[in-house]
Amino acid sequence: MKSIVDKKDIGLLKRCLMYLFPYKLRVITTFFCIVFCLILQIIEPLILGKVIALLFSKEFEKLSVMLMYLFVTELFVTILSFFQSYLFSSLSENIIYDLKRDMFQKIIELPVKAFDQMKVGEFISRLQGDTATVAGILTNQLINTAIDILRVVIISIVVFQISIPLSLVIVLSFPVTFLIFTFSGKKIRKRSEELAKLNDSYFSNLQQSITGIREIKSLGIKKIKINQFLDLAILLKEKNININIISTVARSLSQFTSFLSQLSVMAIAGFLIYKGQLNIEYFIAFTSYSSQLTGSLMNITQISSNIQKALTSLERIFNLLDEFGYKREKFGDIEKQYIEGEIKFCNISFGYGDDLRVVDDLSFSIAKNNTTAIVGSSGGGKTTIFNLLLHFYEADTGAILIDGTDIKHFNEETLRRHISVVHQTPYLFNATFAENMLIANQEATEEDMITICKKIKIHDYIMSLPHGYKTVIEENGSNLSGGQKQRIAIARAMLKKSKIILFDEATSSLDNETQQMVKELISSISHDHTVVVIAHRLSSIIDSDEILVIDAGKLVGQGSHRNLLNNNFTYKKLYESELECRALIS
Ligand SMILES: Nc1ncnc2c1ncn2[C@@H]1O[C@H](COP(=O)(O)OP(=O)(O)OP(=O)(O)O)[C@@H](O)[C@H]1O
Repeated sequence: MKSIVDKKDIGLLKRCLMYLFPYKLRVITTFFCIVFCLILQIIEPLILGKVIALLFSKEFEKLSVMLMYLFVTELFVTILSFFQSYLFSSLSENIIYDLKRDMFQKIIELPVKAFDQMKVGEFISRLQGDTATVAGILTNQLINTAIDILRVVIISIVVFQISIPLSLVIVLSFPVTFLIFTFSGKKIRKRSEELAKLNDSYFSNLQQSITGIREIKSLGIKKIKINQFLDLAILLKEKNININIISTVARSLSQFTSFLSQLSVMAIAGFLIYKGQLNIEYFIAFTSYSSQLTGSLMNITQISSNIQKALTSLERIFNLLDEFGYKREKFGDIEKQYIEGEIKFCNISFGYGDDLRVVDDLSFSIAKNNTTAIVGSSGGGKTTIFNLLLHFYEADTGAILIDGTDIKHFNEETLRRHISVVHQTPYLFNATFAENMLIANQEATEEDMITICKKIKIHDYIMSLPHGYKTVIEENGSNLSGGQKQRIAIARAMLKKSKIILFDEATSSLDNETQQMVKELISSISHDHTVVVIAHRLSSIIDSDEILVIDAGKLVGQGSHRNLLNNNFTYKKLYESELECRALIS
């Protein structure tokens, strides 16, 4: 066994067996079901041998009794086999469910950084394909192997009682089969790893093609995408065929070995019957046992190649369950029902990777109940400031304080409750308008929702739809305009009733009405909220209480619009370039 699985693999298998633990009663029931079935299958050939012997001796009365026994035995075998299959499938489905539950909980808990580095397809492929493989191996393979071992032991005892030379022929074929499957198992492990990686790319490509379908059509790259998909699908097909060929060759070779041993059994049995050392009754029983025995031996040896496949999947599942080695998002235990909303960045430096500093020794304060705008050239680090404030990433140095407390020390719920964010391209769930808006605050009422929707002028539109607030929004709001999506996202943020509200202004220009609405909304809530706006159009934030000018991750200016326009070179340049753009457009 050492050559098939190493220490690490045994660790994986042990961990995997833990998933059977909650179902121990079902496992034990299945086990007894199989053992009982096994005993009957061992008795059956003896009855069959008797039936044939009675046929030849023409003892019809005894024959009918034996036939009755045979019927009852087979009936029980059928019933027990049914329960066995049912228990296997229910065990398998339960384990798949448990694995998916644990994996999804881990995916949700993964730090945002993990999603920057991993493809969506990798998650889907692990969640779908690998769980099914593992569950299949755990139930069908492991339990069946245990049973096969038991069958081999019992039948070996019985067949050695019938004839030692015949039994030796059967048993001698075992090492040959074992070698065949050990060799093929190693090859299959390597191919399975490659197949798993291909599956990741396949799911990822599929997901990107479907979610990016509008881009694909408008860019006129349908053919490129179809070719990419087909290339991957062909690689997948070939890899699967390749694995199946290895399995089939191994299976055929072992079947041939088994045939050779059966042939030898026939030859030796003929000789023994001729010599009067074996009677026909036992010969018939022996043939049946020997096929059961070789079948079981084959299954046992084959487990090695199946385990190799499962090990690949197990490794991928447990890597995910171990969070791919990413450090868990760290939160403290301070809980606050109410916050004032004062924000302070103290000497914050941060880079997404090791090499580039995106934010460099940044320090600023944002007063409570104020509107602060963050402006700067594209790629300067504005969104990163939001990401850090939301604690999606941890700063390399410095501290971010809310009401004087480092955000690291708040518990996750407190931090999420008191900060709401409206993203540049808000994500809407495939659920109703009402569900999308109320999802973040279960305590908000429908009246609250309607009041806010009226305020941000989306109520009339929603009411014009056939199912009103119960109308389902298509995946990521594909049936809504940019402005409508923005309004729903704003309503969702407002309903959360957070003290701090962050707006990442949409870069794509929204319709004038939406822009005006956002502006009015911000000014109406700013007296009792801390509002921070990332502005891509300076015209929308000239009335802000405070403007922070960010350039290449550094704070290069802070003050009111007038003050900055007169004293800050970067801001002045930004403002002038916007005026030039507007002049060009008009
Ligand atoms: N998840 C990420 N992983 C690696 N680098 C990132 C990531 N997000 C942003 N960056 C890089 O960090 C820098 C700052 O990006 P950020 O999105 O904060 O800029 P921004 O000022 O908001 O830009 P824009 O105005 O265009 O939205 C950019 O160089 C960007 O390429």
